[in-house]
Amino acid sequence: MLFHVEMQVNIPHDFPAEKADAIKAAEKAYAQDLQRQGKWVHLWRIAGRYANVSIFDVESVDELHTLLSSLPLFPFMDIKVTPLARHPSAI
Ligand SMILES: O=C(O)C[C@H]1C=CC(=O)O1
Repeated sequence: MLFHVEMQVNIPHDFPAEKADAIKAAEKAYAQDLQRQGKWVHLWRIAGRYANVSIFDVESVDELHTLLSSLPLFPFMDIKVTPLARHPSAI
């Protein structure tokens, strides 16, 4: 199952920089592991925002929720999920 996921990151300005850097490093390792597994198939920065557009390929909505809620940055994210169906004109 394919999902379009938009993640907006909102780290409070008064959050300690060292803690933020550690969370971002953990997030990068987690994201790259999921990409190597083929579950996080696209990851694009939205220009001008601390946000991304991603495509996930997972077995179920429950699996997607587990992956997203395990993101180290999850407590600082607003996430919008859109399920994708095959377009009839796609080749
Ligand atoms: O930077 C982001 O968009 C947030 C998050 C998603 C992957 C990653 O490494 O960080």
